[in-house]
Amino acid sequence: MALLGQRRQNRPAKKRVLQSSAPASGPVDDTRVRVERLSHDGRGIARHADGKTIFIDRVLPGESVAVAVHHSHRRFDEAHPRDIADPSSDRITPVCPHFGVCGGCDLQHLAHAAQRRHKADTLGELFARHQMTLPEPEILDGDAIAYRRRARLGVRVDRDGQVIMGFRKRGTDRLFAVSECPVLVPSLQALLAPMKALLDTLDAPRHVGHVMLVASDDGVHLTVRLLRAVASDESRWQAFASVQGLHLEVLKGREAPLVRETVTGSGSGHYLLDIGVSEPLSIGFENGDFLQANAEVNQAMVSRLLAWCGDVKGRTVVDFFAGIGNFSLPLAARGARVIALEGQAHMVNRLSANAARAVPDGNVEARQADLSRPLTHLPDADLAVLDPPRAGAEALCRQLATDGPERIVYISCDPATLARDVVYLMEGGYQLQASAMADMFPQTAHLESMVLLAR
Ligand SMILES: C[S@@+](CC[C@H](N)C(=O)[O-])C[C@H]1O[C@@H](n2cnc3c(N)ncnc32)[C@H](O)[C@@H]1O
Repeated sequence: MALLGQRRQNRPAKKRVLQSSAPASGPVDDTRVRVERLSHDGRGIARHADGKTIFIDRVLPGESVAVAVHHSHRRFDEAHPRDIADPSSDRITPVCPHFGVCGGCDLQHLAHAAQRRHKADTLGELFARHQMTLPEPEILDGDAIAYRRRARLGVRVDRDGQVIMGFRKRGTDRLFAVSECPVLVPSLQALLAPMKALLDTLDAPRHVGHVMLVASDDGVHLTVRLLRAVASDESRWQAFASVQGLHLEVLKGREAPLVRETVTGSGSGHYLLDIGVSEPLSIGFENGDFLQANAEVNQAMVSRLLAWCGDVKGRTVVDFFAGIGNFSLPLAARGARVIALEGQAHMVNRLSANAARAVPDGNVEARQADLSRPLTHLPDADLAVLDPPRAGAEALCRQLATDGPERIVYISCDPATLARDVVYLMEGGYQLQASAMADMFPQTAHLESMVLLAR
């Protein structure tokens, strides 16, 4: 019998598996159930003998599972697996010792190729539910582990005075101590142990709220949130940043506005995008700006966008939800006139500064706009690019359905809201031309997707 939670990557698990990483917290249901399929959030779906649906963590289709129900609802139960017979041939041993406890990853027990298949199928199914046929998605892929370039770790001191630095436990807002995180890029993984050792030496670790790490093309940026400034500890952070070669910022205070201080290095960073011309494009960011979490897959999305858009020279593109210009600037560098709309003033300013520096001949106009409501004036354009947050872009898509340009590229981090919004666009006369599934968050059920629509 094999125990999950031990480190061995990409090896099929042995015959019978005891799920020990999350203790059963509910009444034990001794009847075995057969897992029918995976839900969109990565849980196994099975049925009790009376037909009631059960969602089960960390199981795979075809597996026969004894379950412990931890939450019972009127129409479905939620359960942990107690014992798995006939493990799926797609089952592998999770790469992280925290799998099952950590709220971050939910698919580490599934081979990466099968994760991608599941996500591409999920995308197609969500469209099929709305009677739409999605063109076969192209898979945009990168490394299965060591891909994540940003992380925020909470810090607290427990009742025994022990410092906990970590992520939230699955399904709770409680922190657990993270000793390693294999999905982080190596430069961030390497900082976890020394950062914890530093926290253990501080005079007042309880005044540290969290730490943020971002790995970019100019090194690692560390931001420390200090609820109260303690001079001796600030010196320790500074010495730590110097030894580790980090850019360090501190954010001080309990309530907004927080005081931001650059302690060592630069308060702003940049990442590079290859846009198919000789020089890569440099996109500047600061702490608090939105940054796509996976550099490799982000590059693949930018390249896919440019390929779908074709020759944009002299064309007008509206980039909705533009952030700091991740899509606006490559399009501008290819000769488009870009109108970039974004809700956060600090990112609008950053986008303008990025455009002035990186695309000096470009024609980029960045404006602040609240895109959760219909715009009083939809800019005239040849092409629209949308990359909304998880809530999607319902109001905007209703408006684009009647007054939108010839082509639209919709990039989404929630396929359910994407499918909902595409219904409006198709009712307005658009047709699906191409799709892509971008595996931005391997080892999790989250997926990024892109669709190209044309009138
Ligand atoms: C998924 S991010 C994409 C940013 C950018 N396209 C990129 O690739 O880095 C979504 C962006 O939408 C912005 N946003 C969220 N809600 C908004 C709203 N109601 N109106 C305008 N922008 C909004 C966020 O600030 C964020 O920059």
